[in-house]
Amino acid sequence: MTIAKRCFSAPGKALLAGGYLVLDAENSSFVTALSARIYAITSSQFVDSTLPTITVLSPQFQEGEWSYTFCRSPATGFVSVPTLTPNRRNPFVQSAIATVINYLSATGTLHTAMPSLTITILSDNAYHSQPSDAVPPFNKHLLPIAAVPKTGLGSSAALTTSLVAALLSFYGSMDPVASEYKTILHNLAQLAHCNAQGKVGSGFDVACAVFGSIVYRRFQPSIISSLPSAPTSSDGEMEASYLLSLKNVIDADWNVSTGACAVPRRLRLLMGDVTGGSETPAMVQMVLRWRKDGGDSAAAVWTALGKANEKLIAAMIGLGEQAAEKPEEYDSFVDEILKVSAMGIRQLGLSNGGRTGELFSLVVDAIVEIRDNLRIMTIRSGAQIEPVEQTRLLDACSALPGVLGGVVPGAGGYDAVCLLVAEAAVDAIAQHTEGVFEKVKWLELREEANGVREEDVLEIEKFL
Ligand SMILES: Nc1ncnc2c1ncn2[C@@H]1O[C@H](COP(=O)(O)OP(=O)(O)O)[C@@H](O)[C@H]1O
Ligand SMILES: C[C@@](O)(CCOP(=O)(O)OP(=O)(O)O)CC(=O)O
Repeated sequence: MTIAKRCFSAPGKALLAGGYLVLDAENSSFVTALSARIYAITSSQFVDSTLPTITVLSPQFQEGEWSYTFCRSPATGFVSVPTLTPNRRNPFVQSAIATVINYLSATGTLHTAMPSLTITILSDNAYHSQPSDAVPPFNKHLLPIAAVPKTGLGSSAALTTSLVAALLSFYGSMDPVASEYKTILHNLAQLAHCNAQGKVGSGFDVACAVFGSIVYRRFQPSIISSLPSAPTSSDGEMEASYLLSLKNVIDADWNVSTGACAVPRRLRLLMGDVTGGSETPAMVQMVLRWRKDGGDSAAAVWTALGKANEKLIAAMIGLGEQAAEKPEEYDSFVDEILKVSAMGIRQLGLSNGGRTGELFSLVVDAIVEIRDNLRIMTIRSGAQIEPVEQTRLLDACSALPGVLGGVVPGAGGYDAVCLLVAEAAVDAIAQHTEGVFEKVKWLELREEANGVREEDVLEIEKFL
């Protein structure tokens, strides 16, 4: 019997506000989902086998094939997932499979007769550096995945989320993208992602892959760190206790905030790739050391940055409401901002009166305050969050008509810049290619607020 193919996809991310502060559960961050997605397509022939296999194919990369089998303890239900391709490692794939299968076993929803499954992964070109602009969709690389330079959109989070969704739908017979199952999907993807990374991060990238553009507040790290590691030798007591803890952790209320917050219509996120690259973990270490040792002055900057982040979030939510509720006022203001720079937009907003104008000037102010505080953190912590080269570029961008402002997304550094602009100003912005603009390449990416979703398999497979 052939089982119908299904395809699930999850988006990449840009953390516009909340870098570093989002590591504390009390702070809100604003993370936008991007149009770049990773797709997981399931296909299977039902063969009732005692030794089922899961094969994950990633045909865009050399050696992109990882196979696993299942060994299920009849006594406890614990499932180990030994690899059948021992010379290749993909910790995210292995962790997603082991986490989902054991959760389904722990909840009694894993069928005893398991069919083998093949999952094909496709990732949009924006996730990896491409040799030229004219490559076909889902371009193939001549190297293994780990050797292809990444662009920093959160490929592992999107991969893990789409895989977890595909596995839940296939082996758990649930609709993982239905709102009632999204929290389970989120918790499983966070756990699998943390285990594969070997650390508990803030989880903003996985939350965005699941829920899309959101205001994110994290879970307590102890939710994940308190879970014992999966047993590696067959010890019935440890297996039973692991499964019970796994079920309890996934079904618990993690108390994450994931309220929707998108870029309002007629505005656009413009992402610029800046040749360079930064090491997030090293920067996080420097910032957290400064925060810990920096006493009241560090705390004051941390608090001021948190307030500026909140201000941006509130203004973005407010603008979204204005765009829907006062469309005429909103549209006529957007027409005006096409002619002026960030500071001009601020002035216009204050003098023009009206709630829309006020909100636009708040957005400009908030971005200025965020950048001011990030620059202080840069100097005091020594981590190159907004280095001078990026300051010059962001200042030059903010002086162009139709630009509300720009930030270094996420941990900052030499990776990228992210501008908030009027949609109609994009072409004119891209005309600037000299001086500080020489180093920036504006990406085809845009914000797309959706998180994980099911796709039409035929639409995706036509590119294969
Ligand atoms: N298209 C893909 N196919 C298979 N594995 C992938 C794919 N994209 C990402 N991965 C997995 O995620 C890893 C990259 O994760 P990581 O270094 O954390 O980068 P990122 O910051 O983009 O998440 C890859 O080495 C691979 O294990
Ligand atoms: C510092 C952080 O708060 C944000 C880092 O954001 P990036 O978008 O820079 O992340 P990577 O893709 O992992 O490099 C760390 C965190 O929240 O985990």
